[in-house]
Amino acid sequence: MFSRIISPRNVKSAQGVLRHFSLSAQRDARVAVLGASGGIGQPLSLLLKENPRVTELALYDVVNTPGVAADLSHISTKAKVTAFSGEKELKHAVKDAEIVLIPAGVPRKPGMTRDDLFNTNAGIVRDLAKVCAKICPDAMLCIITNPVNSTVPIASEVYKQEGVYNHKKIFGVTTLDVVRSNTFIAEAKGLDVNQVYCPVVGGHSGVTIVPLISQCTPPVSFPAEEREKLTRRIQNAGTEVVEAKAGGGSATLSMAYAAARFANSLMEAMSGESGIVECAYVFSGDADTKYFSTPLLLGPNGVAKNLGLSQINEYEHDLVKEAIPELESNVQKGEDFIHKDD
Ligand SMILES: NC(=O)C1=CN([C@@H]2O[C@H](COP(=O)(O)OP(=O)(O)OC[C@H]3O[C@@H](n4cnc5c(N)ncnc54)[C@H](O)[C@@H]3O)[C@@H](O)[C@H]2O)C=CC1
Ligand SMILES: O=C([O-])CC(=O)C(=O)O
Repeated sequence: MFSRIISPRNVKSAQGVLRHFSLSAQRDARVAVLGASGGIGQPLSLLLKENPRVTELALYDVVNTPGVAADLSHISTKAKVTAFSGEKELKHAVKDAEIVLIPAGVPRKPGMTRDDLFNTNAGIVRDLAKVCAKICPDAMLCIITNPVNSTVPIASEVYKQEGVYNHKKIFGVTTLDVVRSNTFIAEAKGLDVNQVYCPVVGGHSGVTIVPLISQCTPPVSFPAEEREKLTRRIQNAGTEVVEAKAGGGSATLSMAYAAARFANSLMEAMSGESGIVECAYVFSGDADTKYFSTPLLLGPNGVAKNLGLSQINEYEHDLVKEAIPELESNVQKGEDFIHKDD
């Protein structure tokens, strides 16, 4: 994994999200959002409703979807919005979905880690994944719900149990880490943020978030102390928002933006556009980093090629080393949750 190459030519999609309305290779897409009434779900659904590639937008939650859907349905864009509430309607929500985005579950409050959400969110993701595996096994499954490091292995084990597992189509959405890195680097260097792309690898919590500043486009460098400060800020950016919201939840608007961008990149790749690259947390197959976020070349069937880490410097190598034990334990915890009754 450490030696695979990512070419800067492949970072096309990573630069600026709302480029996404260039419709060179238009293909209609049916998208479902599970957890659509929440802090992320609502603005994410708004951004999807605005995306001309989306023809059908199914909103599912345990509460409030009729109101959210009625509201969105008055917007004069193409997507047909439908509402589904409660467990019994879930199968109807995901029927025919090609992309399923999951922001269902509880967010952090100050003082909590993402892993503290496991007890509530693991079961939510397991149950949603079970229905998706049965009803829309070929859809791209994009998991936003924390702890992402564990919820992606949970969904993967469910798909294995149902006999429909395809690791190329199950993603932990880590786009927000890239969005933040691009923003913070652009601010620090006085660059146009639309021209900045910094891949972020590893996982999606604390030390498992590893920005690869040495691979930034355009190239940037920082004195060691500044680089360390910037890296730790990127790793703790979620907590920065949790603390600023002071009990009101975690990042919602920036997350909606990030997920809308990731979904748009998937839609572009599904349309046959080439050179679409996004970082996401996926099954990597490596022994020490079984699930790992890396730049991925996306294609019509999900991950076309895992581009790996490419050349990383010694500082980044140490960060990856620091990430691995926590990732391993997060992955194990997720897998154990599904197999506890085996
Ligand atoms: N991957 C990432 O980068 C990020 C992940 N998150 C995570 O996203 C999740 C959602 O965050 P928010 O939207 O702020 O929370 P929220 O509490 O505002 O919304 C969650 C929504 O999920 C719904 N829900 C709960 N159980 C459900 C079920 N079984 N089926 C369907 N819907 C269900 C709730 O009714 C609610 O509408 C959290 O776990 C949070 O930690 C948040 C920010 C970034
Ligand atoms: O920090 C949180 O709990 C939400 C999240 O994942 C993020 O903002 O990156």
